[in-house]
Amino acid sequence: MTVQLKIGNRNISINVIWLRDNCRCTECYDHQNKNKKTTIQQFLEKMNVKIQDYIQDDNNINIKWSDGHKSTYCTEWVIDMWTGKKIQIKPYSCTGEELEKLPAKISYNDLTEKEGQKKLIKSIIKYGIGIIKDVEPTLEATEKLVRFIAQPQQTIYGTMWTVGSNEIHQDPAYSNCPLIVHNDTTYFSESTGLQVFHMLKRDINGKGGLSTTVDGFKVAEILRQENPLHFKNLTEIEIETEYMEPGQYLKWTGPVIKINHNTNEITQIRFNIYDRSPQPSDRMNEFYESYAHFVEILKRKELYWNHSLQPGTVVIYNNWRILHGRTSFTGERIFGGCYISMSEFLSKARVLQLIS
Ligand SMILES: C[N+](C)(C)CCCC[C@H](N)C(=O)O
Ligand SMILES: O=C(O)CCC(=O)C(=O)O
Repeated sequence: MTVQLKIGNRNISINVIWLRDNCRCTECYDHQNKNKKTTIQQFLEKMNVKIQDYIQDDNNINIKWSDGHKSTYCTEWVIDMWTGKKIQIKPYSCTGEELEKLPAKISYNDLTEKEGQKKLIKSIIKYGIGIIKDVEPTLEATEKLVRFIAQPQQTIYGTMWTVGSNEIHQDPAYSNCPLIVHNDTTYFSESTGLQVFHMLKRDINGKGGLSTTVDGFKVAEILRQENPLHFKNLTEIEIETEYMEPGQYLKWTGPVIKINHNTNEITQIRFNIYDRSPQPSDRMNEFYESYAHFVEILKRKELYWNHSLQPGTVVIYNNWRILHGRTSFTGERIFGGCYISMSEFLSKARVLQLIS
């Protein structure tokens, strides 16, 4: 059942139950706490409700329902909600060269102001990376900076962490071996959202230790173009990832490429070649064939931005998108940083009215 609303010279059909479900009168909606008010019974009764009388004037729609309830809606609000009109920043998928050139590079001082925060957050949403320069090379200064965006996320690795000093976890990240580009914490029920890296100490005679980065959205798009079936398989086949160390056993299952099934947009990449568990899926052949294609794309040099993390420059990656790794290295190499949860990061972006 739909009702036709007129707005300018457009006619829009709106689902009647949805309209009643979103009545904003004080009986149906708590304006202070911003949540719907209902009982199970009231909700179920709404499923059968019909429109008895309906008047649309310049700004409002007034409805009398078959159960006697009356609603008044602001027409523009109804249209915006029903058509899903949103403020958004569309991700732009980057080659290696673009990853180097396009992300915002702002100074620590800029970040203390709203405009600077907006510039950084926009860049992270659009390109998956944001860079802050002129930062004191300490963990404390790094934490202060992070708090302009959101609070650091506490995980099994700590809240603010350092890698390369005496803090040890049973993971190759804490060694000096090379790491294939990957996303972190794929074994969490919500993978950590942002990853903050700041090189604190580097032996000037040390060799290697370059940071390698690839835009996972770009890899997925190339895959979609080259073989839509491989892409589809990686959005459907659930694979298990895990992390174990004394006192910890984390596991989660999900596809390598997550898409929004309403819009087909890519929302998250969960690629970590190391942390896959042996748990087989019932579509193992299709999985390997498609995953190998994804891995083969990762051999392409034009997708890489290789850089060396420097004291004074903080790099922030969207861990749901950017794959990061490193080359092997010698000499002391201590970097600090933290994670930020995606929920909190996006909340900040909404508060700053960058997205809705
Ligand atoms: C060192 N640091 C805390 C940044 C990350 C450690 C996580 C390593 C793990 N293999 C993963 O990819 O999730
Ligand atoms: O050593 C590096 O540069 C990166 C290590 C890494 O991949 C990680 O900590 O997740």
